[in-house]
Amino acid sequence: MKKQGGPRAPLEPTWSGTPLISDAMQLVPALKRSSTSVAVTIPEDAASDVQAFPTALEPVVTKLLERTAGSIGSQDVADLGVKAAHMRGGMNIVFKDISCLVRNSAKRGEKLYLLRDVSGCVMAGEMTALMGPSGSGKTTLLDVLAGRKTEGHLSGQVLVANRRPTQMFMRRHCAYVEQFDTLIDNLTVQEMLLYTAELKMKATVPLELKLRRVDALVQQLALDICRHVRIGDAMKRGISGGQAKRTNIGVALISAPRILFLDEPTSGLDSYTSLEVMQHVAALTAPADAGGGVHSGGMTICATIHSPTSATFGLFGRVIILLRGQMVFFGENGTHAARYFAKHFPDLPTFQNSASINRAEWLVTVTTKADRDGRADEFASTYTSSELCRTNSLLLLGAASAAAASRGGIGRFRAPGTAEAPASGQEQLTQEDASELATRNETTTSFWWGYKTLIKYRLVTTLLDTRFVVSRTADKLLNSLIQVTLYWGVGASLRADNLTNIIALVYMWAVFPGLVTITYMPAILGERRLFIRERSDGHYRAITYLCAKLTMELLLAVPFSVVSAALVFYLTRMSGSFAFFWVAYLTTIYVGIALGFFIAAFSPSMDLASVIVSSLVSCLCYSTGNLIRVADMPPYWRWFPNINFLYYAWAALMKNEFEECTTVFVNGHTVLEFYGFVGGVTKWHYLAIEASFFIVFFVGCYLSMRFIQHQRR
Ligand SMILES: Nc1ncnc2c1ncn2[C@@H]1O[C@H](COP(=O)(O)OP(=O)(O)OP(=O)(O)O)[C@@H](O)[C@H]1O
Repeated sequence: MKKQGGPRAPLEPTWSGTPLISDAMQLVPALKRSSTSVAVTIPEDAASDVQAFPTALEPVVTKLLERTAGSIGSQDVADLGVKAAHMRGGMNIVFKDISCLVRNSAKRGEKLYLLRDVSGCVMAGEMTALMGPSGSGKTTLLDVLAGRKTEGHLSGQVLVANRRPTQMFMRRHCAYVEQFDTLIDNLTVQEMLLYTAELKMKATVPLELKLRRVDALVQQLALDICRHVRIGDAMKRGISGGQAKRTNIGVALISAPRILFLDEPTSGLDSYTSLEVMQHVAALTAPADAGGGVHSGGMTICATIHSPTSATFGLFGRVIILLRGQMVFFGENGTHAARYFAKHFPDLPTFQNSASINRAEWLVTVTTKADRDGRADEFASTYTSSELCRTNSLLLLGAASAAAASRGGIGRFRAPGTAEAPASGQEQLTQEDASELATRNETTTSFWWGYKTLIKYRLVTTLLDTRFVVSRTADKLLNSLIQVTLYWGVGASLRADNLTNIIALVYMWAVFPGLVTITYMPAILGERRLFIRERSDGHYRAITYLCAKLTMELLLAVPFSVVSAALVFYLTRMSGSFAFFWVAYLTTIYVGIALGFFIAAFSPSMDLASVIVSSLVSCLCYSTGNLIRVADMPPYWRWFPNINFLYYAWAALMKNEFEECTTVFVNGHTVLEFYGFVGGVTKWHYLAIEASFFIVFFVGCYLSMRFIQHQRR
């Protein structure tokens, strides 16, 4: 894009006929429109901001730049960028005959339908409520629509803008606010939002724009009071539950998704805050402007909700009611539902608008009672044979063909033969919509950007976390202290009767990093829910996360391993090279970290991971070749040291210690001969083989994180 400068220049009125330009005009308040001319200024310093525009706006700005000899101020560019986030249209979701069959965990050998032949739609520019008694299948349906259902056999169709979206589209362009918060406890609210903005918005969007987006969300979600407070966790209190819920919603909204799914967004919030939050969410369904013709419809929102207040319930455009996984009502909010139930079930108490019960509560009460009375099937079959269901099936046809939302169509759409026919010439998918729906890219940003962001936001806060630092360093320092005090100066004498003491010290130095492998597992297991959520939200790839986590551990290991190695090497008066003594120790720590991560990544729980790691490590320690020489092992064990990284660590350190030692040890052998370390294999060879285990465990860990589905939902 060319830089342009100079004085303001009028534009001819003809420009306003160009949709792109008119779009920009509606977005940038600073652009002055008049019936005859427009004055736009573009200072030279704004050109870089212009380049960073979201793709959708690039043509607008290019056109503006081409057509104006003036300038747009940096502030205006920022405004345009922030508002652009709201500009993307929502997309209709149509789901047909959705069934979900799972193994019944309550009865062995039986199967259970969590959803049965559920059909409906969620319209763009509208907020749809998923209601029903607890256990009726609301979350299951939400998961199916969001492409996050991992268990059971699914049948039926879910179309977004009349296409089958890729899983990557659902990750990148849809957001899901889960019932339970998954935030990073040692970040502040502002850092959490900014971190998400960095991962979800394009890397080319300047930090200033991202900050403005965070600011806007902080204001809208009333998070100003806690923006610099750490999120905290159950053990270290931070923000309140309601603030955490709002932060979670902010995280979902930061990148202005096309579709927003919310699972019980108001649980844990007081009625005032619930309404405030839901009003903000509902505002996202509004069209970006009131004019017609431009693709800028509101967001598509679907939320499960239990017992909303009257005001909160009034924000929903449509309501879906489920009973035992079957649809018993799908229609517009308002008086429709009450009329429907009164017409088909005259025995039900009629709804009386009163202070004691609102419409939402009444709906929940009658359907829950029907469920308890075993009338779920009756309600479902009544709905299936009702006029409403027939009308709805026409609505689905129309909603499917109305590919992406247009502001004109949203909320106004009616099925043919009902109140209002769909507009002729349904909106075609734009190129941007089509390519988004077909995207195969898991994330918006590159590996390097994701890696850099993870390090930037999580390294410093992690290093400032005393609990983390103590858990990573105390064991190493304590081990060094024990070795120093127990083996003080032992290496000074290479007499035959002292050699076993030195060998024991070398052995413990070699295997200790293996013994503490378990301490690294919580870094993966403790964050599993966060990792699954962030990966499902398209924040980063598994490899990015793994590399960032390893980097943090590896960086922390360096200074403490130097201190530990120096204390032990010099105070116990070891022989050989100090540099090698330290490097071999650090390498073993690194391999141990990778092993800990690997076991954690494939284990379903911490309990199982602990059992695996402790059994494996004891096996490794026994077969290192010191407690029993390799030559003395039974043949069926003798192969094991070959795949034991601790054997190579010990071998390398033994070579370092005894290479120069010619003292006769047992049966006329030198120490190295006695343990079988002869021939042309140098200490560096042993070290290189040991280091290669890092790659094996790294790859195993990556594959586990990438492919093992631990979350069952
Ligand atoms: N494998 C399974 N075996 C037996 N029952 C199951 C299985 N998986 C899920 N369920 C049941 O399916 C039902 C649907 O669960 P879901 O979480 O979708 O309900 P919900 O309407 O969202 O409930 P809530 O409002 O309490 O969150 C629940 O009753 C749940 O216990």
